[in-house]
Amino acid sequence: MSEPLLQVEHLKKYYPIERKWFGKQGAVVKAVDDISFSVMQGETFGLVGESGCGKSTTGRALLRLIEPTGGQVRFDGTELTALSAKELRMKRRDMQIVFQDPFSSLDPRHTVQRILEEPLIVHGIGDRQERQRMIRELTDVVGLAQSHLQRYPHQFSGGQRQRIGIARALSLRPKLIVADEPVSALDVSIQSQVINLLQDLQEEFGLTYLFIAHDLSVVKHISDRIAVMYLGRIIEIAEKDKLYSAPRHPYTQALLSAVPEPDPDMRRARILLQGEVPSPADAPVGCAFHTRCPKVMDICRARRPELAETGEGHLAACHLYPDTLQEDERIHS
Ligand SMILES: Nc1ncnc2c1ncn2[C@@H]1O[C@H](COP(=O)(O)OP(=O)(O)OP(=O)(O)O)[C@@H](O)[C@H]1O
Repeated sequence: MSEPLLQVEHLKKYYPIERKWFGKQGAVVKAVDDISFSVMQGETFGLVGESGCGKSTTGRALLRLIEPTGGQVRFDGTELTALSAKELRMKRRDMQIVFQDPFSSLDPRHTVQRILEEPLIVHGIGDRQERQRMIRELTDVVGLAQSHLQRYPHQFSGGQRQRIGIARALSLRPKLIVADEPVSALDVSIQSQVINLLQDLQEEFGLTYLFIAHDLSVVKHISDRIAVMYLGRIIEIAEKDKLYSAPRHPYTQALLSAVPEPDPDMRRARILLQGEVPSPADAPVGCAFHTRCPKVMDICRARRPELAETGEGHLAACHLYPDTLQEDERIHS
């Protein structure tokens, strides 16, 4: 784990809001609002936050499955945002996505055989015989039986369907997999099986993961580093152990307090956040979290804190840590 495989800089995705009678012209939903992070080769980078904070949009925009509004994405030495559609198609081999709901992402009219063969055909890989061999190998590595190949998606359980989704993502031997809530739709008993499978595959194929989840307990096991998102922005990034043992941002502290902890000595007092997440179409001025923050200060209502180092490799966007103020702001505060 040394070089970044993926570098995301100032990524933005804004959606225009349709103007109603007296609506503000030019109003936008800031689904992803200027976020930056890197994912190292071989790393699992967790991206966590409540529903609607922009996790899926981030995953899709960086792969250019949707077009970003702004920012740069450098993947394996190539600037993705500068590629033509054709160049992007070629690059897609190296970066795949696994979706939350494998049922809606697998064509119900096709057998597993066809689902797994399609990406190979699209990318002109092997002849028919060679593709058959590759598909047999793929079914083995994800723990499906050869007899499953002639069946249709609806004939499988949720966990098995996710194995098919993972096999499809793996078929092109990608370097990066964006796993967008890959276990959220599964029973808890099945979740750990799928997470273990992803870990085994990472080791076997040297994969790098961007692992998206809405709660911190799911990413705890699998991630090396974790970024926490709130209202379209990253508010904290740290190595997993640091994030769990010494969370900096009051929002991360609240999320962590909701994670069930079997060890009574490690249990945290539950921090209940007041109010709802504001709309990304009308984010509060200053720190977007100030309307719900139990530690809110005057400055939080006026100035937005930048994501800055609060310790080695531990970044937080919070005025509790003075380094997050700009140089000139510090002088006057
Ligand atoms: N096509 C779209 N048009 C307008 N707004 C959108 C569109 N897609 C997403 N949004 C809005 O952008 C915000 C971020 O959505 P996104 O799906 O990325 O969040 P998320 O964190 O992945 O949530 P979830 O876990 O519920 O999928 C939400 O407010 C959502 O309503």
